[in-house]
Amino acid sequence: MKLLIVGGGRMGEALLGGIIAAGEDPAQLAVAEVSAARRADLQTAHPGVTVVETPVPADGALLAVKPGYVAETARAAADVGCERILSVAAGITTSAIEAAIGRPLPVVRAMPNTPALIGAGAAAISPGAHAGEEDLAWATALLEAVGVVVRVPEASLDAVTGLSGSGPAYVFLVAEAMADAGVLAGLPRDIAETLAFQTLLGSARLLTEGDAGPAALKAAVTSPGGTTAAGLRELERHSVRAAFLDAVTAAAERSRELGG
Ligand SMILES: NC(=O)C1=CN([C@@H]2O[C@H](COP(=O)(O)OP(=O)(O)OC[C@H]3O[C@@H](n4cnc5c(N)ncnc54)[C@H](O)[C@@H]3O)[C@@H](O)[C@H]2O)C=CC1
Ligand SMILES: O=C(O)[C@@H]1CCC=N1
Repeated sequence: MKLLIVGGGRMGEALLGGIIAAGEDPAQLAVAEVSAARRADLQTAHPGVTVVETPVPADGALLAVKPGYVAETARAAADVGCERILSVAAGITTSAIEAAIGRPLPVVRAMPNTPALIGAGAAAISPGAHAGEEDLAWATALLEAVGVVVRVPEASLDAVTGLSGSGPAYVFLVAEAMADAGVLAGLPRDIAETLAFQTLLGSARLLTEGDAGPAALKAAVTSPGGTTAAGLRELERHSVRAAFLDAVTAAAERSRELGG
């Protein structure tokens, strides 16, 4: 078995689905999940994957359980012979995981996000004390199968969590709000949703595929004395920019708290 995913919840399944979609053989993948109902769902959704209640040996284990269960599941994965650990839990440090395992096993900590499900994830990784270049390359390859991966010092992972780990939820809130605004302006809901969601997708592609940054792209939409300037004035008047600064700061702070 190449990879054991411990915790088949929202993030564990997003990574599982993304890794299979990227071409990994399901027979090389196992998921350990304590909930019988979740196990049944996972088995139906991902035929060929070994779905079990408790960890089985694998080259590496990816921990996708809630932060409070990371120590016990790291120990359990190490005890059955998993040779490396990749944790995606918010806040839990590599040193806490190493202490739980109690012997020098390579540990890598990552913060991915749910767009991994469609190969459009954004993840950052940091090595623990016993993780070398090979272990980072292993974690990078796993996460690159489902999106982009950057390396950061471990102290930056709380900021990453606040920005890109939690970030999809901020964007979904914006998507909901834009569609609602279209309905308020008189559009049928299905048309408002199509236009709002495609506007987000197209804008994200301009940001990631072109050379212009957000300020230049914004300026190109904003005609002098026109409609966009009137709309942007309202967003600034409602402190949307400050709200994002506060949201990312609060989420990063919460990540720090989760780490104790
Ligand atoms: N949901 C997200 O967007 C992201 C989540 N994360 C991290 O991923 C982790 C999981 O989060 P979610 O998937 O949202 O939570 P979740 O609650 O959807 O999934 C956790 C799963 O782990 C299972 N579980 C609990 N104890 C277990 C054990 N001992 N052995 C096997 N399975 C066990 C639960 O039954 C559940 O299905 C968290 O640590 C979170 O910080 C990281 C990045 C993004
Ligand atoms: O909300 C959370 O705690 C997790 C971590 C990043 C995204 N979801």
